[in-house]
Amino acid sequence: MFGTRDLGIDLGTANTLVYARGEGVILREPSVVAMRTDTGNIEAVGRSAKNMIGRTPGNITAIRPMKDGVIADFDTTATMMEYFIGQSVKKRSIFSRKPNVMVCVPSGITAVEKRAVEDATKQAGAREAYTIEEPFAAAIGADLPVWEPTGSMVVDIGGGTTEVAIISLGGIVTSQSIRIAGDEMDEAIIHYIRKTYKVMVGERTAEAIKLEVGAADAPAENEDNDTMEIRGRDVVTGLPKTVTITSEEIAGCLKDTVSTIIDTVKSTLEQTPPELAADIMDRGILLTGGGALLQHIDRVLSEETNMPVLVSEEPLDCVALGTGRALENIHLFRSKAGITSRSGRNA
Ligand SMILES: Nc1ncnc2c1ncn2[C@@H]1O[C@H](COP(=O)(O)OP(=O)(O)OP(=O)(O)O)[C@@H](O)[C@H]1O
Repeated sequence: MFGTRDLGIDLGTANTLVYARGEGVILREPSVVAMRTDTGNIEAVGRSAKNMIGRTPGNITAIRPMKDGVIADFDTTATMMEYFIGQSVKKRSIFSRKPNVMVCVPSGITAVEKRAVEDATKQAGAREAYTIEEPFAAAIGADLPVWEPTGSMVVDIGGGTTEVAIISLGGIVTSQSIRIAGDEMDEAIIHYIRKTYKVMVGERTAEAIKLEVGAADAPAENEDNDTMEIRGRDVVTGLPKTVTITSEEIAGCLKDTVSTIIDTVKSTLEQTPPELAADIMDRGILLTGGGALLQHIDRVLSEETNMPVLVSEEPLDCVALGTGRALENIHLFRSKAGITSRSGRNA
């Protein structure tokens, strides 16, 4: 029933990754579509569309169709997925069948939101659409012992959502999903630079600042306070202006977002049965998602929870890897961890 072209998709707010059965992660593209406003035609999808954000002429708009981990624009999401599936499926034969596709969804998603993902997946060309909860996929991707009677804790900080989950015996024991993650950090940076320097920067620049000098905590005495020169538009004169910002400043402006994430981890730990909490104390909390790469996030989380914190090996690939592995072992997963399917034939 399952063939070599079946795909696992991490349909993220910031990035979409595709895992092909037997091959691993074969596509990593930003979840962005550039469209002509007059004709509705697609101009670009993925990386080339992301490069257009904030730089489009009046008749082209660059859209991020996913927001806060869920579909904000159904048709554009389906078009984007169709493009990515088309890129991923090897056209070995014109008679070959459509792929089965497993897509990960945030654990806090509503039934309506989940249904939209399944429908978009089928509209994009899937034979059968499955969904798997994101933190469970992340745990599989990070090789955590998800089937054992032992507690594993995953904190997945993405673009739109942060997912915190405790997993044991093939299921999610307790989880929390908040719609606060990398995008909020970018917004906080935009806000800070406008307020402090009276300079406007776009979301792409804000993200670049976060990647280069962003940190969850101010540098310690023995660490460098990195600096970065940034260009934006002076809100008073309207002219381009260059300012230099430091890692310490960015750590300050990311404080609220980081605190919200830490509070969510703490409150999930409070809801964790004591035996599982003891397991997590021994083995530590696993950080995944692009936000896990924020400098010092592991240190701050560890200090605040008194738990060991580890960053997964490939934080950006972890969910896609787990989604693909779940699809390869669908017989093990069928009734577990909120995996549901909708057959294209019943649609
Ligand atoms: N080195 C880094 N430091 C800080 N943040 C980073 C770094 N690299 C990537 N990110 C951020 O990680 C986020 C993307 O992560 P990821 O691809 O895991 O999210 P996603 O799966 O698309 O989103 P979601 O899971 O919310 O739907 C973006 O906000 C990006 O700016």
